[in-house]
Amino acid sequence: MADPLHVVQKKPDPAGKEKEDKLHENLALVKNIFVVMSGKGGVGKSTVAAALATGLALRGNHVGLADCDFHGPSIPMLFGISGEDLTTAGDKLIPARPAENLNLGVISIGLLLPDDDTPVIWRGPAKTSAIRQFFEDVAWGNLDYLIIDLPPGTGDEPLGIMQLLQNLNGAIVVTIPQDIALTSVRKSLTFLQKLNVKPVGIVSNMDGIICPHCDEKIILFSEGGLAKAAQDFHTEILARLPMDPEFSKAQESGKMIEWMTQNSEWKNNFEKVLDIIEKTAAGNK
Ligand SMILES: Nc1ncnc2c1ncn2[C@@H]1O[C@H](COP(=O)(O)OP(=O)(O)OP(=O)(O)O)[C@@H](O)[C@H]1O
Repeated sequence: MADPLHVVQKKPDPAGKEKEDKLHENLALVKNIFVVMSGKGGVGKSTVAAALATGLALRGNHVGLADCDFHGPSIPMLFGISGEDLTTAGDKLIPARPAENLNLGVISIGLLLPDDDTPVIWRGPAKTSAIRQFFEDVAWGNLDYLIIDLPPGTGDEPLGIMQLLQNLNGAIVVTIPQDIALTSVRKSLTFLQKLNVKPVGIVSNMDGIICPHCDEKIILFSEGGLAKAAQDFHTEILARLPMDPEFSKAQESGKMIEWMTQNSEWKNNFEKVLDIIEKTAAGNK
């Protein structure tokens, strides 16, 4: 049977070498690159990518966050930023800074659209070229971490982005703990295996909800196979993060940074993801 990822094995096009060099030159001072992916949409991938970038920056790292999710660029809303926060230096775009005292720079397709109602209707090649510009024409500079919020799924778009980037340190797979989402988790892990990218682990988001009256955890979805999927692919469940209506409110009002500085079960459980990312980065040195 034909390998659906056969494109991965294609020989490099010598004519494209110059372009590749320009891209890798621009990312030369980026020490670690991690991608955040999900098999299904709406499970909290952008939430986890934004929390990861913020948490690492709050730990004193220089961090870049590239929101490559064309169809749901929600990152600007989480930080309360808009296109007006972008500046340029020469022919390079400077990432938006959601907080002056934090070394965090953000680029999103949502910052480049004229308004929130405008959908991205570009076809594949236009999207690929826009994504290339995210890495080639943005002044990322000296970064400890570049976090990439991939489009959902395992199709052409995430594949194209991962092929552009060399030396990825690893990927985090975000899911909800529901058997219906399990197939897509296994697909994501197979996708990473084929691309030779290390699965740092699985983050189970919306994993129960804490009752505001009695503090009991209410299980929302039936889950059986997530632990087995982690075991089969030699990875682990990094964190189980509850659904929290307060978090949802914080995101809608652009308060991601404030959220990550306060105590909550979500944020406290997320610390382990930050620990493992820092450990993986240190191990890659
Ligand atoms: N743990 C949580 N508690 C409460 N709300 C959450 C939680 N995680 C995510 N959300 C909310 O769920 C919605 C979807 O989250 P998010 O945009 O991060 O998902 P996504 O997987 O990136 O979606 P897409 O496929 O559209 O890119 C958002 O409105 C977000 O605020």
